[in-house]
Amino acid sequence: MYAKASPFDSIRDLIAKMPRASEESRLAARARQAQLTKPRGSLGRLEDIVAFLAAWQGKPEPTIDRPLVAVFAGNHGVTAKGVSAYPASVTRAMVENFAAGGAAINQICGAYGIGLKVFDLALDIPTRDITEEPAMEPAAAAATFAYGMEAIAGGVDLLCLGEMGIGNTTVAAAIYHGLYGGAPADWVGRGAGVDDSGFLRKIAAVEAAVTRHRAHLADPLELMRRLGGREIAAIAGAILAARIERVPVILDGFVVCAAAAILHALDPTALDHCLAGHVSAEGAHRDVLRRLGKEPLLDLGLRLGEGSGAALAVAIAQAALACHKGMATFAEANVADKIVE
Ligand SMILES: Cc1cc2ncn([C@H]3O[C@H](COP(=O)(O)O)[C@@H](O)[C@H]3O)c2cc1C
Ligand SMILES: O=C(O)c1cccnc1
Repeated sequence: MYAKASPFDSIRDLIAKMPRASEESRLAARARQAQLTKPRGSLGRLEDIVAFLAAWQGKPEPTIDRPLVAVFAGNHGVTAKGVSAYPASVTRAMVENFAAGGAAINQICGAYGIGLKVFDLALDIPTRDITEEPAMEPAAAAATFAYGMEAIAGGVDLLCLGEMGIGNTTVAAAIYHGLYGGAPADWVGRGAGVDDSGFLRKIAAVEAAVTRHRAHLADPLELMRRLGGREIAAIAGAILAARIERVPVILDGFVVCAAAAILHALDPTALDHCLAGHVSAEGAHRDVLRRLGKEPLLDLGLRLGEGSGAALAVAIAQAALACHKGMATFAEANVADKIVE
């Protein structure tokens, strides 16, 4: 099918070789849960989270010693179509704000002891306007994907993905429309708060982009390089790198899930090592999560991005793990276990 060598071949090779979860570690975590001083299953999804972490880290006693939020920032040519309430210059300004510690994500990471790394992706050179041209050349898209794989360099045991890029809710909507069909308006929300006329321009841009590239959207990686942005490609790379190194991932909102959706379209098992941190208030996110087979941990009305919803979910995972590690067993506490007839 892909007779000619393509810059995406190595990505496809990695996907074909993705490791699976350790069922042994999952079962060991479940066995301990059954002995802890609580009614069976009473910690609900907290128990599922620990079993998930155990399975993917491949250890019955998983850790969250080095959680990280990786924020990828990119600029988008489609902003020329008036699709955002804010100018593209805000992307760089926010990257500087992240460095100075002034953004929402800095405070959430600080509150929970999560590391934060920001990767800016050639902000002075926006990707091309997707309504007119492919966003990126194939080789550049593959290189950006590979760069995203650096997110886990240096040791991370729980990876949260975030993004910053004025215009990127338009790009994400185009990706969803390209992948899932429907009407352009089904995928478009207000993003950072665009007004009514901007909202109509956004729908028109999503429609124009998918119409222009329609003949080339069957391959998800080709779709990514035509309709995507650099932060989308890099986030997809980071998710795949985490899979290869067996690092569990927490996805963020509408934009991060567009990168996840590319991998999911390539292989429906590619997100098995990912949790959905939250459901964003950006309208279509709930439908996207359903398509990805993910139940969000939080529903807080967030519509920010930056990895904020993913980072908030780390607190839940930390508490889940504290219960798993710190609780006494029935035997230790001399509490009578369930009576089995
Ligand atoms: C000050 C500010 C901080 C942000 N932090 C995240 N976003 C979010 O809003 C942008 C997407 O919305 P749109 O597609 O409507 O431009 C992205 O940068 C996203 O991360 C922000 C947006 C702004 C304005
Ligand atoms: O959910 C998101 O990712 C989101 C929503 C609005 C603006 N930027 C990002």
